[in-house]
Amino acid sequence: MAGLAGRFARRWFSGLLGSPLQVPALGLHVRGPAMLASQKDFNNAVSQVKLLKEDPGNEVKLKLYALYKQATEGPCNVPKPGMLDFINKTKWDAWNALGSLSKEAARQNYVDLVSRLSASSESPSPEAPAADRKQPESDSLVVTSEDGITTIRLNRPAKKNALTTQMYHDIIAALQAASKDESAITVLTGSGDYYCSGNDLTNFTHLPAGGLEEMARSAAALLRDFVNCFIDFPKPLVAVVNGPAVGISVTILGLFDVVYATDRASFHTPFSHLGQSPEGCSSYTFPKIMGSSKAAEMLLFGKKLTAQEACAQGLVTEVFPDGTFQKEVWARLKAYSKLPPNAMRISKQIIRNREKEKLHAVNAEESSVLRERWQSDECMNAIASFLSRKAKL
Ligand SMILES: CCCC/C=C/CC(=O)SCCNC(=O)CCNC(=O)[C@H](O)C(C)(C)COP(=O)(O)OP(=O)(O)OC[C@H]1O[C@@H](n2cnc3c(N)ncnc32)[C@H](O)[C@@H]1OP(=O)(O)O
Repeated sequence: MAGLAGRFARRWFSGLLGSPLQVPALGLHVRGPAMLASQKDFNNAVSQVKLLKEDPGNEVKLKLYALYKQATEGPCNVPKPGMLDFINKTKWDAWNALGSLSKEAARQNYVDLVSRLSASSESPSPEAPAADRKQPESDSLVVTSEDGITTIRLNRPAKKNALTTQMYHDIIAALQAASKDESAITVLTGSGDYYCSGNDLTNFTHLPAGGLEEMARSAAALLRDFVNCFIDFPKPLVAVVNGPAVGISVTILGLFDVVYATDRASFHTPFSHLGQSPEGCSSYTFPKIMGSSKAAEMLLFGKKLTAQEACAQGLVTEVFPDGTFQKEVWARLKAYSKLPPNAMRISKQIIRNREKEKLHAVNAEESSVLRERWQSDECMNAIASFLSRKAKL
């Protein structure tokens, strides 16, 4: 019986990776924001699927199938197969579950998923122990593993832990490694008096040969990859907010499982002041967490929250007195890290998985909007003001 079921499943899922995913060019009409994946990106991803070195598993193949159908045909509008037609019914269910997701967002999600699969099938070891971990390229990020906890520490205290382009890349690499190492919990924290002052505004001054447009394009692609890693992170992810937090370091908190803050912390998203717009999926997570009007006060008007206010609004899990913050938080995390890791992973999956497609679509849209914002006069003027020391938050 097991053999029969195995053969059945193999045939079933090889069908999923069969004809529909191998159609090379579909001549689709491309609409929507310039940032979303192009038809060419999509076609490349379709070809890339065939080159994957590892079988991604049935669940992922089903997701690829559903996204492919949504991207090429739009929302499911074919009759539901009969109860006994197991194969087609499961495929139909997966496609139908994508609801009214636009063709463009589905295409983007497909491209993102294939890119993550390709990256993970190229990574050398599925269980890289801490000692073998590739260390970050610069000292601005320190990654350690101890007592079942992998800690990613922003380490640029003289610049209030502002995030350089290299740091985004290093954090992506650190999260990818942490998702496969032996630790049970992963923590993001900062060195010095700040947690993080957000994007390093001097990132915008390193103009590549393609000028402002190219800078905005590559920053938007980096932002999307960076936020995707938080959306997909499979283990409990904890922010230990050791001081004030600004910009993207605040917005991604909605993608963490637990946020502990010192009572010295504050939470500031001054996007309008900077001629920018929300990222980190905050346009979706913040209204969900705190209600739309509180979210609007933060994201539109840049209202800065104290740690207590952020806790009252659900963005922060618990606030600790600064004097005992480190001791209390780490004692608690060490105790949590002894809990069965698989149970924690699975519970996180149940809590988060049904939101993932939505979060990826939100991330793609926010990145696309920011790509335009970064080329606007409002944004350029705000950055010039900061750099000429005329403006500070
Ligand atoms: C590719 C993905 C892109 C994702 C986009 C994300 C959007 C955001 O994150 S928006 C938020 C951007 N952040 C800011 O606007 C903060 C700017 N910084 C400040 O307003 C102030 O520095 C501060 C309020 C954070 C701290 O003020 P304080 O008086 O205590 O300290 P300073 O003397 O100003 O700072 C010390 C040192 O650090 C430099 N610095 C701090 N933050 C940043 C930053 N975000 N970018 C670049 N540099 C920063 C500051 O210039 C000082 O440097 P010097 O000592 O060399 O003068």
